[in-house]
Amino acid sequence: MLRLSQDSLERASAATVLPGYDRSEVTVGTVHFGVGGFHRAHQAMYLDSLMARDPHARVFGICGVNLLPQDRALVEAMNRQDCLYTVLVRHADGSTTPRVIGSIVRHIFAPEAPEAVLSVLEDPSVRIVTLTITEGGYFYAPASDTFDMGAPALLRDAANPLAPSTAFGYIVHALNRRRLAGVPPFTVQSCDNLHGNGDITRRVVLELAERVSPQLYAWVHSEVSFPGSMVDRITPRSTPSDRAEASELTGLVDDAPVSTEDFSQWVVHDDFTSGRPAWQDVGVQMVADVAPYERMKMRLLNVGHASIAYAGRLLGHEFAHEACEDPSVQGLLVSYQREAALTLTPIPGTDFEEYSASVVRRFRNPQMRDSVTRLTDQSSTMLANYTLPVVRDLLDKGLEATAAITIVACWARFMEGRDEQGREYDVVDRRGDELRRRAAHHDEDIFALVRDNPLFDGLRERDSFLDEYGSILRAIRSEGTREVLGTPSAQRAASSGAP
Ligand SMILES: NC(=O)c1ccc[n+]([C@@H]2O[C@H](COP(=O)([O-])OP(=O)(O)OC[C@H]3O[C@@H](n4cnc5c(N)ncnc54)[C@H](O)[C@@H]3O)[C@@H](O)[C@H]2O)c1
Ligand SMILES: O=P(O)(O)OC[C@@H](O)[C@@H](O)[C@H](O)[C@H](O)CO
Repeated sequence: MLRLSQDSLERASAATVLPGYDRSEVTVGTVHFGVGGFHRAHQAMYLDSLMARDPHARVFGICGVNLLPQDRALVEAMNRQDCLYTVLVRHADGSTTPRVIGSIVRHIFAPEAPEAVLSVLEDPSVRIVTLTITEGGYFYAPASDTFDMGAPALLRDAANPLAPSTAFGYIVHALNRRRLAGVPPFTVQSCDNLHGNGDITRRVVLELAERVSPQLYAWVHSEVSFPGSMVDRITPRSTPSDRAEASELTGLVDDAPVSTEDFSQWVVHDDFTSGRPAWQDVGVQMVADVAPYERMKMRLLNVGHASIAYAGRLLGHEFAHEACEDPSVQGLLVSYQREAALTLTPIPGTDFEEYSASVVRRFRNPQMRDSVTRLTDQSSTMLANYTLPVVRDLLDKGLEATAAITIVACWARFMEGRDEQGREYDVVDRRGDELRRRAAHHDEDIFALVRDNPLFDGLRERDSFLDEYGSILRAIRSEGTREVLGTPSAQRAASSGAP
């Protein structure tokens, strides 16, 4: 079978949706850091659609940049295929559409070619730099709203203009080169799931710029825009069976396919001082304030994922849709969504109840085969960024927080590293060793994970949190997760003592 490439595209099966434009006309105008599954299923797909209908969009072709050693294989696979890849769009009716995306035209593995990355970023034709480097990539601590500017990678990058290692090192030194050369800056847009992603990106770039020079700081402060965005499209990790399926459906070997749902949403703050593609023509919502959309999505969907992930893992479910079909787990999800909806800012034309129901439907799509482990990996970052802020907000507002606290208690039990059948699993988390050590003391201290833990700043001193957390976690450990998820909170509170 032929490999997917520019030359073999004409041999793709009739069922394959192909780029609807001449790729030789596409030039680089966007640099994206952290090309993974999501970027390729979301932003690159929107651009692919736009390029097909609007020749002006073809100057915004994407140059992908990956920074981490584990990304080498993907970059090599993409380059073997002229940066083409298949998106397998999973419809709820059970069918799958294979679509080849052509909007990425160059892909660089940065550790081997830092100068190449800097020279693309310096090129005046690059007008937008986008990021999906995961929430952990921002050196950001939400509880204290601060950045770890003492992180060795950032300290190194501040002093190393020729070979940075972080996305922010590249961005700051490239902006400096542009400033010194009299070239206007590019816009920097985060597409990661972080509440206030634009502002967080602006702050970390400014902090690093300040360490490079006061002149750079002043220039970035006055000239560079950092639009925030709410991004949404559930994109599971690719598996060998996706590769086999992509090849079967397209008739071409593809080592880098992406599997995703047919739903997609992108809400973007319209603040691009250096120009942008006409995103609005392909369904992107360009708005003046993304915060209410971000909050809705993170609180109802991402924390919703957390609600099914930890409980699902404890109950032995492998995939998100299986966990979501489990009535007790779905009960937790729905109760949680009702609590969280009360913390949201109204969005004209959006009904949070309908939105919540659509999230449940999306989670239940059996075609997606989204692994529970994708949702539990790096759970301490998710907890800090998404879940604990909801708990704090509910308690601050005097609202019921039982379901939200139940998610936190399920997470604490999950950290013990063993499901309810006694099967052990790996906890993949940058703070995993410390958190597992703490969770190992739950027998003698039900607050072992919370006590003196900065992750729980603003909660670990509050009786309203501790009483409920302690009683739910005790019950999960003694009676079992399913039993607790099926027990009305008032009953449980009455039968438990304070810590
Ligand atoms: N997968 C989804 O359903 C989805 C949906 C919406 C938003 N997102 C956002 O996109 C991010 C990436 O998701 P994905 O599915 O593409 O994951 P992925 O694992 O396929 O890709 C993540 C990319 O980020 C890079 N990365 C990770 N840590 C980094 C760091 N510290 N510095 C620089 N690069 C780093 C990886 O090397 C990889 O290139 C998520 O963390 C989330 O914020 C994902
Ligand atoms: O990617 P994370 O770790 O921020 O969160 C896990 C999932 O909730 C997330 O990837 C969703 O699938 C996505 O946000 C849907 O748009």
